[in-house]
Amino acid sequence: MKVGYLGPEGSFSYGVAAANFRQKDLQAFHTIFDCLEAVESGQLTKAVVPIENSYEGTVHDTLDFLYHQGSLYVEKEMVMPIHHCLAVHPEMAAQSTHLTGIYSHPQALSQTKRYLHEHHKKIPQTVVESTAKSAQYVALHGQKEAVAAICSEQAAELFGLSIIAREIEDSPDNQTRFWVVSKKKNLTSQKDLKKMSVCLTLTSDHPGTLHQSLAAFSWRNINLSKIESRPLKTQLGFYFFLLDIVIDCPISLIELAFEEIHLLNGRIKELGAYPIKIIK
Ligand SMILES: O=C(O)C(=O)C[C@]1(C(=O)O)C=C[C@@H](O)C=C1
Repeated sequence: MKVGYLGPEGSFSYGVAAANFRQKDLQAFHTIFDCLEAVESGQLTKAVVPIENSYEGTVHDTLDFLYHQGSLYVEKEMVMPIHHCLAVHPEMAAQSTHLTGIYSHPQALSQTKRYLHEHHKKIPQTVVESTAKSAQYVALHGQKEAVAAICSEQAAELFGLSIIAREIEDSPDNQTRFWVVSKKKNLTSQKDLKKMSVCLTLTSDHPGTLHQSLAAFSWRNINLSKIESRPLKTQLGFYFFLLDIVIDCPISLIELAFEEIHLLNGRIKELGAYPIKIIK
């Protein structure tokens, strides 16, 4: 088995992958897209990818791939607390009040926006592929340039950096949902499945179309825990909707709602039904 994740080692995605799979099965990729494409092409059995952060919302690279390119299924969700630190090269630790640049993944820069505004307002920020990549960059270049990385404490340790600030995330309850995706539909028994995610596309646009589709869930007493629109990437004003459905009824009832939506000319793309694991 081969399981892909957004690398290098020390990324949050790596932390989740390592908590679920054997070290020898893990393979690092440069981007979420590369990771998902490798599952799609059969080069990987599975991938562990972030899907949503509690503070910054949906990870669009993941959702867009699964809707537009993928024929992949979600087989498991994992929720992990995300704590960021600010780390520098050990030889720069004494000069850390004179930083010339801060590197990180866009999600991490966004999750620490307020902290950066208050403490490092004028320091230029540079986006890199992952938080661990920023730690790797600082380890390689941080001796000459007074640059810092926003990454996990584990990544800082792994790359031999000195931590100059801990838990710098703006929200104390910062958490990210990760999905394990594969080409196979989940075979887990229904009693373990907690949620189902689907993408809804409306093929006609008249007053009440979305309302009628959502009514297919509400009159069956099926609870939705999330609805979000994303551009269809065709023209301005055209969207698909991500729906997260709580599985507290037989799946056959949810499938009846899908049938009703089809009769209303709505299209449902199933992303999968999955159990949820909370990582402490
Ligand atoms: O950069 C990493 O370490 C990742 O695993 C990516 C990622 C993300 O895309 O959301 C994962 C968790 C955190 O929310 C920040 C970054």
